Amino acid sequence: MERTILITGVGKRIGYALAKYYLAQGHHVIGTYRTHYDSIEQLGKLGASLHSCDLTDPAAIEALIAHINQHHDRLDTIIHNASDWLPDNSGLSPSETMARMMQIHVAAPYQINFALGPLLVAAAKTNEDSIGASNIIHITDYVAEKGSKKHIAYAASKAALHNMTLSFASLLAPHVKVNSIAPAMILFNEHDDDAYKVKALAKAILPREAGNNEIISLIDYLQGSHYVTGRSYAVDGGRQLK
Ligand SMILES: NC(=O)C1=CN([C@@H]2O[C@H](COP(=O)(O)OP(=O)(O)OC[C@H]3O[C@@H](n4cnc5c(N)ncnc54)[C@H](OP(=O)(O)O)[C@@H]3O)[C@@H](O)[C@H]2O)C=CC1
Ligand SMILES: Nc1nc2c(c(=O)[nH]1)N=C([C@H](O)[C@@H](O)CO)CN2
Repeated sequence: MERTILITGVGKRIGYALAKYYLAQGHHVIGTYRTHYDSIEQLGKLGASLHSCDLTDPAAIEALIAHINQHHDRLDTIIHNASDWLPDNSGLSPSETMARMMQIHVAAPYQINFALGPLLVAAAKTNEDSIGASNIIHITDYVAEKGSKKHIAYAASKAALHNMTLSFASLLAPHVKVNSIAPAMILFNEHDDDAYKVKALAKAILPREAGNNEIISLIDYLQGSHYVTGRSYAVDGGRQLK
């Protein structure tokens, strides 16, 4: 059955991989982006509905919501993927750093979940005998549980995002399942040097760069499940056992 899936931050890396995967599966993807890369052109050619939306701008989020409400009568899944891994020493003031992290990782998903919740419920009601409940998936981070010396605001905002998983799961049950995925070390960044890579890999008991498919497979599982809500799924190579 064709699903309509909203994914934030589809311009690169995990968000781009998710968008391409779901388009290839025949689903309808609504994607948001901040920077217009060639990847956005490619996703458009593959049939995605694409919206420029800087998640630090509540008015841009309102416009996105209004457009989706106007043009879609159902929504099966929201994947909150967009994120800014801002270190505490970026040069922004502490209050700007925290405000930015809380806006992108907490306020934006909060605004979107409330506004598009009715579309998720509407989709679930038409599905009751087939794929069942709709889904909200919050992509958090391993550091939501562990903390991070260099990304304190980022880690706190991802912890708050997981807390919203609990609240929205209660609020929207039984029509919408709400879960977190808490990854670590899925993809290195281009600028990561060998020393960084060795140190990062050594944090896990499965010391490897996991890759996009780990996230895609878990999202497939969560969408297909009839009985999982309000939980966090770690995809972290067993870091807690180190
Ligand atoms: N990669 C990893 O190993 C890990 C990833 N994660 C989480 O997984 C998810 C995907 O990770 P990854 O693909 O690496 O993330 P990236 O940082 O590479 O990409 C995130 C996306 O979010 C977008 N974005 C950033 N800021 C904003 C903003 N203000 N408004 C709108 N969009 C914005 C980016 O757009 P733009 O190109 O314009 O910056 C980009 O498309 C994230 O939630 C991340 O925190 C967690 C742990 C490990
Ligand atoms: N939005 C992002 N969040 C995170 C990223 C990233 O590139 N963008 N990267 C990481 C690291 O890969 C980390 O898991 C290992 O160094 C964490 N979060």
